[in-house]
Amino acid sequence: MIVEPKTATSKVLSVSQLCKVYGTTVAVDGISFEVGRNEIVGLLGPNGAGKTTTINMILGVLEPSSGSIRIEGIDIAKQRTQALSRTNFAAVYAPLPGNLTVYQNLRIFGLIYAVKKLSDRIEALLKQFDLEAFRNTKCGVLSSGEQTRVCLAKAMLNQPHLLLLDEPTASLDPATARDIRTKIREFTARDCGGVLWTSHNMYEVEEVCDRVLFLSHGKILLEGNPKTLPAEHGKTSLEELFITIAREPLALERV
Ligand SMILES: Nc1ncnc2c1ncn2[C@@H]1O[C@H](COP(=O)(O)OP(=O)(O)OP(=O)(O)O)[C@@H](O)[C@H]1O
Repeated sequence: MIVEPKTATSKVLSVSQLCKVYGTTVAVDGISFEVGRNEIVGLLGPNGAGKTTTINMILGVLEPSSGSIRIEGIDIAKQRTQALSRTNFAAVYAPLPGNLTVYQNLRIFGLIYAVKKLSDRIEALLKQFDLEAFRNTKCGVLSSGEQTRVCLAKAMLNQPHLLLLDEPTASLDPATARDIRTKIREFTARDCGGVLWTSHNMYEVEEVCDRVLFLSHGKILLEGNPKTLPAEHGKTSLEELFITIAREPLALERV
């Protein structure tokens, strides 16, 4: 009997001793972490800490210098297509082609992902992300908030079990950002997926993430519940803790 990897592990993502080196720059320095089912994990850290490099390795866009990445137990170095078919991604710096309509974009990505019953899936996503009125609008003329909703709809097309979100609410107004957070929360509550979320907005991280990882100079310095972690390290807020780590990572060891 074939055991579906989905049922064989409670982790949607397992990263072990992951490294990425560029010449003399160690962008990611031996990090290990997991993302569980129905869990939202925040990947935090100052500019240049290694967040995007980590995400790009998990997406298979960058090859690790060493270490391993498993998605639902499947090693992406060995069974890349199978592992990545369970993953999707949204980021403000990766907008969809602006000369195609919302519908055309969803259709093309759906074909690339080989989504079954694609027309039905697109209709459901247009409804879920309040995009029905924009189905024939070119993505390039949509507002930032509308484009983010299309990017998220695209990211949900293949019903991913691992969703990577790189600053999904950057440049959104507070009401739209809250709406997006609610939709991501619904995704983790309803389906069997997990989310790796990067953001520089500590208020948002505290509200949405079940667990956070603090990266600094390519290493994980801290890990824990964003609501309790600041007090554990003598800080009053996640933002204060973030600033301490960004400015003076070694100071934490003295707390
Ligand atoms: N292609 C590359 N060649 C050389 N160095 C690189 C390359 N890509 C990233 N780096 C370096 O690796 C480090 C980590 O970069 P990365 O983009 O992962 O950081 P980040 O945490 O995502 O930062 P930000 O919050 O600014 O987006 C940085 O020092 C960066 O300069």
